[in-house]
Amino acid sequence: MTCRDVNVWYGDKQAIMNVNIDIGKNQVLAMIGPSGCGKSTFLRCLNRMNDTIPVCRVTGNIILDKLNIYDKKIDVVPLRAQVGMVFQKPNPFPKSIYDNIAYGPKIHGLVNNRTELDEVVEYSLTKAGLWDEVKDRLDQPGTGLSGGQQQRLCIARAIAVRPEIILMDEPCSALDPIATATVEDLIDELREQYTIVIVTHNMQQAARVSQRTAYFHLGRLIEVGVTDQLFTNPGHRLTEDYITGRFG
Ligand SMILES: Nc1ncnc2c1ncn2[C@@H]1O[C@H](COP(=O)(O)OP(=O)(O)OP(=O)(O)O)[C@@H](O)[C@H]1O
Repeated sequence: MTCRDVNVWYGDKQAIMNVNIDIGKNQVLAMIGPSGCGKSTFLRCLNRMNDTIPVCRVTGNIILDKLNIYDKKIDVVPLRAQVGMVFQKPNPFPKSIYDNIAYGPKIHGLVNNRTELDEVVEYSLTKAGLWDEVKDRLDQPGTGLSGGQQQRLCIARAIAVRPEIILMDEPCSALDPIATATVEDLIDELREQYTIVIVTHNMQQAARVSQRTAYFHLGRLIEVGVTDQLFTNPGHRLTEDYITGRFG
């Protein structure tokens, strides 16, 4: 995915200024920066989630598979399957565990019969590291799972519609340390097959899960680079101040 000259406004207030970034396949890109710097706003540009906010206006080009996702011809429904999203707070549908996963493949027409649907459900839950924990209670409500299990259910739900990219907006902030570690391990495994962009407040988490890190400050992308390098030898004073705790 290639982002060029991306600007975002909420009404007349500009929240993202001229961001250019390339997001490589099969890697985890972490986006860090002080509160209000625009991380979530930028993340939401990547699958046009900002379209749902009436005052929000996005300009620039975001190219995925040679197409600008902001082109008038683009249908956002399949786009949001191709570029899936996992939110801060786990948000399973008020449906069974099975139906949480089955819903997407059904509405996107990805399966032809019940056997195929069963296969997608098992595949997605297995990929999300949840199958063994839920296989005997697929008919029970998704909302009855623990917070960490619910978040993995939401990741499985994203996987079920065959995404290329999975966006995660502080996916562990509502989880305890053990559930967080499970989700972090999962992110590392998912990278083999998917591209992941994660917004996190937690610099240790960025260092643990990502190969590249982007530092945002007041709506600008200050620098993006190899995670180890950015944390040990940042290229910009603003990044250094933030990661050493002098700012933010
Ligand atoms: N729906 C909205 N309407 C108006 N302004 C908004 C809206 N969402 C975000 N903003 C503003 O855009 C700027 C960037 O916010 P954003 O939530 O993207 O930052 P962030 O880096 O993700 O912050 P945090 O780490 O606190 O979640 C902030 O000034 C915020 O107040």
